[in-house]
Amino acid sequence: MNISYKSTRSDKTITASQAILKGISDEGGLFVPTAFPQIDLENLVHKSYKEICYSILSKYLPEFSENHLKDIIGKAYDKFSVPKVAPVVSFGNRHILELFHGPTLAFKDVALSILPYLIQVSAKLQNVEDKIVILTATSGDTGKAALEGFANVENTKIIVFYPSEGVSSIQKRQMTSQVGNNVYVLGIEGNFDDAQNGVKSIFSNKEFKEKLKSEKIILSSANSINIGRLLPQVVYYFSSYMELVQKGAIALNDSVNFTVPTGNFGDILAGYYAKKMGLPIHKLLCASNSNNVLYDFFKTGTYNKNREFIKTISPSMDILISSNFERMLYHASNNDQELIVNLMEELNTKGSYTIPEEMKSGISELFYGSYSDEESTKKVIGQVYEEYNYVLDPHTAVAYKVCEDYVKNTSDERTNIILSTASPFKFPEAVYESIFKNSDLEVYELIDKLAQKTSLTIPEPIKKLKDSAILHKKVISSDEMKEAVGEILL
Ligand SMILES: Cc1ncc(COP(=O)(O)O)c(C=O)c1O
Ligand SMILES: N[C@@H](CCOP(=O)(O)O)C(=O)O
Repeated sequence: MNISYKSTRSDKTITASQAILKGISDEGGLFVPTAFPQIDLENLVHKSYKEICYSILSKYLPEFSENHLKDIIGKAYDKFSVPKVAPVVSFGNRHILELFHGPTLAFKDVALSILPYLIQVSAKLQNVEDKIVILTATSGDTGKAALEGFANVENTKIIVFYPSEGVSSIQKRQMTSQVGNNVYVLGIEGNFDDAQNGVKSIFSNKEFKEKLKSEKIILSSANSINIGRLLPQVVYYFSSYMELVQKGAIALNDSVNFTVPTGNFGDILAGYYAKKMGLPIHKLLCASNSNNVLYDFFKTGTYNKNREFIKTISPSMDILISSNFERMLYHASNNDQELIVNLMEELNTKGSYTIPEEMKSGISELFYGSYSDEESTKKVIGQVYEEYNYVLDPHTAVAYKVCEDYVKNTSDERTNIILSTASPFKFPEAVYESIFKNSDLEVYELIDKLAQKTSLTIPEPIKKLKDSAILHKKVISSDEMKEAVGEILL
């Protein structure tokens, strides 16, 4: 099966390398694979993370040679602090898939350690010699992971936009202290949705892109709107399942549930792709924080972003426009691109849309949506520490709470795997307060105290932050994003 890619909003098919380089289609749609390769589960049971990664990516990236791909995968995952890359930690009857052992301590590293190589090889395959500029919107984690991945990568520049008052103090420090001769980090006065809208509108500005092209510059994306960002995330659904098979916690072909702390809907969409490739997933539990637009959608079939944007202790999930939802709707509607164009137009103009009833019932068979408010999230962090001596970050705690509620409220006794998407050390204030109550210590003293009291080791990237110089101080209005890109590039 030779997989190609098409936009959710048009007919034209393109290759994997073209889709990865473009990031987003000209008419604003997102690229999706035209088919889902089937995976022989038995073949994966005893494979390492890197081997599983190769088995999956090679099917989606037919133009990449075996040597290229194996080399890229090797280099990407050698940067992780644990050989398993994404280990599963089990306590009680819960299984936590730890995705935060990469260089910037969030699950984004799994894909962003590999994306720069995918983009470079794609450029070679397409004979592109232009400078590649990566535009990134972030609510805290993608930005740093992308900066780390693209810093000093030849023939690229990376520009990151983050909500200047909408990320944790550690996330901000991670980004604003980034070193590299090709990196630009700009705070914006606004929230993540403003940053993401700004980036998308730059991508769809034909005139601006032509001007850049005349200067031999092309734009691409490090967000999960880029299919090259999404595909490596499919791998850990398979690897975690196989780890549980190896440990004897489940038998091969048993069905399981995954709970995914969700914002832009990229991570959970990767789970949907894993299901389509044959991984026996019964339910994907979509866990939101108080920005519970997706919970409301799963309940009613109406997606409505017209509501207050709430700043929470899980800031990376403070998102009201979940970009990847478009991909899920496309697949769930049997590839009905006209419907998608109409729904996205309604989202743009009215801020809401409603899907047809039969589509809603299809989606509800696989997805279960729920949310955790601030109080419940803090309580769960405290309880899990007390009961299991395990420290959850606030995003993972949202998922944990949703999974607990699901188990309580249904008769489903299947094994549950909870995706743990960030290290608690990225959110020390919220985590410390949830477990040990208030402290007026400054953040690095708080980190020391959190480590002492929980006997956790402070991760190296956090230790280094304290003495890092702040190199990027500029904050702009979200209306000035295109001008800022122009100033940097032209
Ligand atoms: C720590 C963390 N958890 C969860 C999410 C939500 O993931 P997604 O945007 O793929 O839904 C994010 C941001 O993407 C994140 O940074
Ligand atoms: N939570 C993300 C938001 C962007 O999501 P992405 O997966 O589309 O890059 C972040 O931390 O920036």
